[in-house]
Amino acid sequence: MRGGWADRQAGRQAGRQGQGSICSIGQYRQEEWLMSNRASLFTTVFAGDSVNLDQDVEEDIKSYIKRSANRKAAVNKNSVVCRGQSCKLIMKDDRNSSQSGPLRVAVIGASEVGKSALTVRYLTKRFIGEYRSDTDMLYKCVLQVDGAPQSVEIMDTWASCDQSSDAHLQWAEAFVVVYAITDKQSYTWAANTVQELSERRSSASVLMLGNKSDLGHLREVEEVEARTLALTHAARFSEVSTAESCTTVSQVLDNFLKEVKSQRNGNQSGGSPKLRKISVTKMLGSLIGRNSPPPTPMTHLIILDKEERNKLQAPLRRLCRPCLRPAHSLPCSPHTAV
Ligand SMILES: Nc1nc2c(ncn2[C@@H]2O[C@H](COP(=O)(O)OP(=O)(O)OP(=O)(O)O)[C@@H](O)[C@H]2O)c(=O)[nH]1
Repeated sequence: MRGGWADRQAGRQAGRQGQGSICSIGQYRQEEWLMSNRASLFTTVFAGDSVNLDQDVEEDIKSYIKRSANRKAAVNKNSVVCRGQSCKLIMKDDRNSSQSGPLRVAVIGASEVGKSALTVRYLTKRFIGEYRSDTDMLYKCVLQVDGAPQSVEIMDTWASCDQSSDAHLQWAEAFVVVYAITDKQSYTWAANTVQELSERRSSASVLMLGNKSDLGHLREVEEVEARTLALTHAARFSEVSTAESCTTVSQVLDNFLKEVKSQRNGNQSGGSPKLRKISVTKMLGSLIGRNSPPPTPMTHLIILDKEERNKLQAPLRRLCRPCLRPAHSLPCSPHTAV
């Protein structure tokens, strides 16, 4: 198994000292990314066509920010020109204005733990055994969350994609950290990642999922150990079998999205940040589905056009509209892939 996220972070950080975390931005269009420098956090939104950021441009932006004695002025001016390309700067405090956008959830975990199976199970209610897995997949959809339609983006990440994990960390506001109960190493990976998230993204919502619970006879990770670890880091926890139970997967993820949404709303209305201590009773109640709403069906899939998809690091998985199976792994002829 490859090293954990934390290891990869350390490697990358050593490799680009002083560059901040902006290096992935060029691959995205009209997307918001956090750019960290010593003084502050900025959200950089690129207007118009995509900007291929290289290190020089990154330095241009940094020095522009540095030169701006009055950062408010920079915000009011609302733009900065970097090598002829126009970028829009928004101060950290203005980030709430972008919080009406989609809920962004990254599904992360070691290889072969069932991230793709889980994501597709949740979105389509189907279990599909084998997936092409050589890239991240981004699903954009509208789901019923807490009784109302909510735009949601779910990134099914590719465990081996070393280049993108820092980007995932910045991109998502919520994380589903998956391990397989039959694979101790995948649990170690997940445990390190949950710890790292609690340090680097303490306001993010985290759900730790032990998948493949149908393989109890091959169990290598005790439920109580994982549950305790999750509690320590104020993460939600559940064991599921993506293969066997669609209902459990739906309930757990529905409840999680509901919490993510209410946390966002709480933050927007000036509420207190996420509580680090949670009620075990409440958590258990939500996990066993008491008072939880029935699973909510996917209502709509938004497909990016080819050009936009090429600009995303994570292309949308193509789904066959009539049966909602991923078209690349199951060509549903005569259905037409959308
Ligand atoms: N028994 C069992 N097998 C599962 C379950 N979920 C997924 N699998 C199987 O586990 C294997 C890996 O599933 P994937 O969804 O491709 O795993 P992944 O984490 O996306 O893998 P990468 O793309 O390599 O990161 C596949 O053979 C799935 O059929 C489950 O709940 N139970």
